[in-house]
Amino acid sequence: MGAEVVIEGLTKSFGRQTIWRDVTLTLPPGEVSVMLGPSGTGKSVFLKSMIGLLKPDRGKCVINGVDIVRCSEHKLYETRKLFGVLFQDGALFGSMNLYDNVAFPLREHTRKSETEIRRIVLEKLEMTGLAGAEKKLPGEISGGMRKRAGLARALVLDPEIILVDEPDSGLDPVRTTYISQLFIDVNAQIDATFLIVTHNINLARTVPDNLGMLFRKELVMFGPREVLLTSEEPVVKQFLNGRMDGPIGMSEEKDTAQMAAERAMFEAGHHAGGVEDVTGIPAQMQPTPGVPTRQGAIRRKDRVMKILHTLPPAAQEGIIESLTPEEQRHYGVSPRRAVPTGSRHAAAVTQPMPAHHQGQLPEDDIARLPQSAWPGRSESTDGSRGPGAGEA
Ligand SMILES: Nc1ncnc2c1ncn2[C@@H]1O[C@H](COP(=O)(O)OP(=O)(O)OP(=O)(O)O)[C@@H](O)[C@H]1O
Repeated sequence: MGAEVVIEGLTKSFGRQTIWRDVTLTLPPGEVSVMLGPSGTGKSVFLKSMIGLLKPDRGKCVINGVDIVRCSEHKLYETRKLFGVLFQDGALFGSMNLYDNVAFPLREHTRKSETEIRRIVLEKLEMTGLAGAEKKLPGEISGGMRKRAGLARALVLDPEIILVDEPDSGLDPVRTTYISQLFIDVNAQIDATFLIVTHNINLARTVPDNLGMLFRKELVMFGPREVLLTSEEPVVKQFLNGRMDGPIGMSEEKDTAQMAAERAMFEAGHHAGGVEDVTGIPAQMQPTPGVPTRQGAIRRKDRVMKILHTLPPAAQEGIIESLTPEEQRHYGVSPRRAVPTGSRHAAAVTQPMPAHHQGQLPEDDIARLPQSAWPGRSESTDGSRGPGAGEA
């Protein structure tokens, strides 16, 4: 099973420029999470901070009991071995063929024989759909193949956590869907924890178990996908619909006057971009037939059902509707009805749970936009308060 990553109060600045502050979230083991955010909000800086390539100013990032913000160089080196990273362009060595590129980490970091290396490299190339391409140079293959080769290389040291930086950059929508399918299939095969940063709305809507968003130097939300996909938060709605109408502007943030002027323009009929209002929760991508069932998805069901009563009503409804009738019976829930107070699950969540375990966070740690109440933050149907974002 992949490693859990517990991030608490993480803050990163370059000189006087704060990139983001007080980011708190948990990546549940073996689940796929996506971090969204407008350009320049520090998504890549976030990934680099997670593997210790950049040093945050404050906060913790704990993996298998090691806080990589504060640990020794030796521990950091050891903990980094848990990560596989897929950079935007695959970061392949241009003068090496795919075989040698994928073999590189094994030759650098292990004492495996060339026979053993060959077995692993061919297995990972096969896994990523590149069997037969081992002699090609990176310059001779398409962008999609380069990304798959980058993923094959990220897999050779059996990572527990896979970080992916903008997998859709430079790819057409069809190739983006293929690489998304590959992430789901690889996740099903090795049960690693995935964090993908992207702007791609399709990927965000259909791939992850959990979705988060960075904006205005804060983590706006992080939680089960259903929370963001049903959110009324203007910045989240605007981003998921790719529209001009909303708080995100050309560079990053609009001021009130600009927002009001634009609102008037859109009300007068000016096209705000985007195709139509995309709302609701589309089905999540599943492993290709023949690939094992995702263990992370099975664990997620139990985890999310335990925090269900803390989520906003629309997210609760979406989660319940995604269950099969058998699962609904198992969890004692039915559609168009929130978690019954006093039910097995309502009871389960009132049990003391270790902080950050199962993605559970104290309500004060729930990430939200400053000065903005959560939509539906009023009493939820079971009488409990708060939507439980910040929890994954
Ligand atoms: N090493 C660095 N030194 C100083 N500033 C940096 C450094 N790395 C990144 N930044 C700044 O941090 C900010 C966030 O950059 P980052 O690349 O993480 O954004 P992003 O959300 O990944 O953007 P995009 O979606 O366009 O890739 C930018 O203003 C960038 O200039």
